[in-house]
Amino acid sequence: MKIGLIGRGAIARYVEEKLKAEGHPVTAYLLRPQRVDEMRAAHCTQTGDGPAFVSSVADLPADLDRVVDCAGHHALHEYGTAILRAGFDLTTVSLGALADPALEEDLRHAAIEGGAALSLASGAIGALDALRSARIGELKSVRYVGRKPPEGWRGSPAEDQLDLAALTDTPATHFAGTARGAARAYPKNANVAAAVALAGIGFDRTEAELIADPTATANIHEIHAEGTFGQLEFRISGKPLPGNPRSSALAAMSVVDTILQSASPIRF
Ligand SMILES: NC(=O)C1=CN([C@@H]2O[C@H](COP(=O)(O)OP(=O)(O)OC[C@H]3O[C@@H](n4cnc5c(N)ncnc54)[C@H](OP(=O)(O)O)[C@@H]3O)[C@@H](O)[C@H]2O)C=CC1
Ligand SMILES: O=C([O-])CC(=O)C(=O)O
Repeated sequence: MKIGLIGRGAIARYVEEKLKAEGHPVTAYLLRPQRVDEMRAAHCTQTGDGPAFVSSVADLPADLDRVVDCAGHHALHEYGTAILRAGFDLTTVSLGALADPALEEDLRHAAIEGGAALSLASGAIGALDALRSARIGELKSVRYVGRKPPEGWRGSPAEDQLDLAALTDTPATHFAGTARGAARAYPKNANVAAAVALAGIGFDRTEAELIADPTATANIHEIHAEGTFGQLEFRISGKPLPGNPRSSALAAMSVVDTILQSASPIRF
């Protein structure tokens, strides 16, 4: 496979390394213009046979098998529709961006127009397969609870409500509402709420609660669901990714798995 990556942050670097080990080196990077020159200077060989570093979808090499977004909501907004319309399959971990109904609609149309597909990595949570199956019957309620150490909420609206540094022993809820509200207000922290919503009963019926917990030593995600299938309780205690305490390692692993599954003759 020839893979194009958007962004080169903590998740992207993990994905790049694992794909290389699996024999699928990243052959193109879509980056902000100011990053392109830095990367070309650092990585391009004299013979010019290194990866392509570009800042527009039009400049991506035509022979890519898949483009992978590990750069967040803004990047999916900026490049997603053009990538799909150009006929590239796209994998994203920025699921919360789909809480914007206009973007979801645009991506759907672009994929149809380009004969391409947008695949959603499961990210830092699990049990989405069970939720997807359960909604075929009737899902009555789905509740998501996200709990991270205070450091994991830096740069989010939690900082407007709480003095994160002063939290020492008592957990504090800084968001309670719908998954749509969480995903839109916390673009770097509540993609998991979006994943639960997309797999289950949608952004407006899925309840979400976000908690800064000084007693937590990991990123903890819970799902509580009920339906005609029965009852589901899921809890994961995920280690953060080196390089970004906000993002769980499993999120990066799920991106690699989604890419490898897309090329596998026997698939989940
Ligand atoms: N589904 C899930 O469970 C999870 C999803 N996520 C999502 O993944 C995103 C990335 O996470 P992570 O790697 O940890 O974050 P980082 O902050 O480490 O990296 C983000 C990268 O994206 C790049 N970037 C941002 N906007 C653009 C743009 N418009 N064009 C090109 N590059 C861009 C940044 O580049 P620059 O340095 O130039 O700013 C940076 O390289 C998060 O923002 C979040 O939305 C994260 C964790 C879990
Ligand atoms: O990585 C995590 O634990 C969850 C996260 O940031 C997100 O949902 O955006």
